[in-house]
Amino acid sequence: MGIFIVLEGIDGAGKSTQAKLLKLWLEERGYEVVLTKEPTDTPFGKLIRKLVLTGGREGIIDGAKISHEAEALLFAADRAEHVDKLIKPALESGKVVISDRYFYSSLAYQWARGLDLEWLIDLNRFAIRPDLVLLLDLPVKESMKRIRTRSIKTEFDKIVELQKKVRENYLKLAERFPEIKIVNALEDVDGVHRQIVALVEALLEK
Ligand SMILES: Nc1ncnc2c1ncn2[C@@H]1O[C@H](COP(=O)(O)OP(=O)(O)OP(=O)(O)O)[C@@H](O)[C@H]1O
Ligand SMILES: Cc1cn([C@H]2C[C@H](O)[C@@H](COP(=O)(O)O)O2)c(=O)[nH]c1=O
Repeated sequence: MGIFIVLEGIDGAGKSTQAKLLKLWLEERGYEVVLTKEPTDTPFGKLIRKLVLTGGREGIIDGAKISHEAEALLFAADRAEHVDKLIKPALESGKVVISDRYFYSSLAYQWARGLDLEWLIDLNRFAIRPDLVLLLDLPVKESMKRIRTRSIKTEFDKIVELQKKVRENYLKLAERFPEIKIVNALEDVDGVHRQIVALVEALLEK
């Protein structure tokens, strides 16, 4: 069996930057790595971008065209395909899978939207548990500085409020799911990478 690593965190925490660096680091050490993300690029992922993440980041505040329950079900459907078609086969062939977001995103974000956490956990019970979840944690103010240009001004306050709830939720989830390890994402890119490498080395030595 391969190794399954997930990166999580609020928008703009640095997940995709670190996912790419981790992939290179592992490849230099001879591992075969599949880098993937959620929402995926499959038809379900495209549907999510059309119905949920409408109009870019600002769309997920008020612009969702469907209920939050339907939204959670779509993310779960996308994930079911992701697990079945990509994650499981890659792990079975001994590869390292790095996923930029996974079911913890549904727990943190859809819970922040007012859905019941236990319902969300049940809905995602099919999703195989990763070996390691790297939670890139940083204050919302800092993440907003990093991605400020992406959102329109009128939605900015609402986005900040949502992201604050999401950050709190992630930290609560870290107390419940032992595979979640907190990384201080306030450090510069190299500093964050070094923290991640230390956690991955500990996993590889197990
Ligand atoms: N440690 C860091 N310090 C400062 N800037 C950073 C750091 N890491 C990433 N960035 C910059 O912050 C921005 C967001 O980074 P990135 O796209 O990796 O985040 P993300 O968590 O994948 O975002 P999203 O969830 O919104 O897709 C990019 O412009 C990136 O270059
Ligand atoms: C998987 C997943 C994602 N989301 C949210 C989180 C982000 O705001 C967007 C995805 O944007 P990215 O730039 O591609 O990271 O979708 C969510 O609410 N629930 C989920 O399960």
